[in-house]
Amino acid sequence: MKINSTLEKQFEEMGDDHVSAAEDTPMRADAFVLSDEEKIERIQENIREVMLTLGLDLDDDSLKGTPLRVAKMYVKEIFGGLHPDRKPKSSTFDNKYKYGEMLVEKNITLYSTCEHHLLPIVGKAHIAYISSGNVVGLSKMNRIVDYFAKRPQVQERLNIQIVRELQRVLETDDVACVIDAKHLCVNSRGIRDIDSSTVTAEFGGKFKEEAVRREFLDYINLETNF
Ligand SMILES: Nc1nc2c(ncn2[C@@H]2O[C@H](COP(=O)(O)OP(=O)(O)OP(=O)(O)O)[C@@H](O)[C@H]2O)c(=O)[nH]1
Ligand SMILES: [Zn+2]
Repeated sequence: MKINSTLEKQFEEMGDDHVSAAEDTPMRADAFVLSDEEKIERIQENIREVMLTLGLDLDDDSLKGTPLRVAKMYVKEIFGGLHPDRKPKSSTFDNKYKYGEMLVEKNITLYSTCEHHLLPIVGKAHIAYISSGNVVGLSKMNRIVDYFAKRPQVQERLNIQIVRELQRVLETDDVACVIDAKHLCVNSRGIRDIDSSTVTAEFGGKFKEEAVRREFLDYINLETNF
């Protein structure tokens, strides 16, 4: 395909900068050839096809705008984090005050989408890090969670992507994240278990040590969050 070969060539030229890691979201080589507007146009047609196949009357006042609404929502909102241009710029500051303890930001609201069913994942992320000299603005942690959540996801990968990005920004391995989330594909269809939620965790650097991990888990006191 023409667009494929063009992008593959670009990647070749980028050389080692484009090395994919196990936790990367699986993407096609031509992922960013179409503009957002072109993607919206194409997805709109596809959603229209789905609705027509289901037998819906797209001349109905309430339904006629749905293909465009869904297409815009996919590209600009719930899957907006697929585009690397939207990755938040995470400014760091010097740890001038020499704060040497763990910093925990808990109960970060997380909305994502399950990549198996395209149904919502709703929950909380809890993040901790120990500064190696850099401090990140608190809201940047919420923004990093939100960016990676705005992709089709499995919770395990989302959890790892958040930790890797913070490790990169903070220049330390000492970062941890726990996610507690409900998957609507489990809660509202299939097995329809409304009460179950899923906990995942990624502990980097010092958080692999029992006492450090324990301190973090005590701060977030998981039981109270749902
Ligand atoms: N490990 C993991 N599994 C997930 C996640 N989100 C959804 N799943 C599971 O992915 C699986 C997909 O399995 P399939 O058997 O192909 O799907 P299905 O026939 O719709 O399965 P049921 O949900 O059991 O009806 C399901 O068991 C989901 O619960 C996630 O974040 N992590
Ligand atoms: Zn699912």
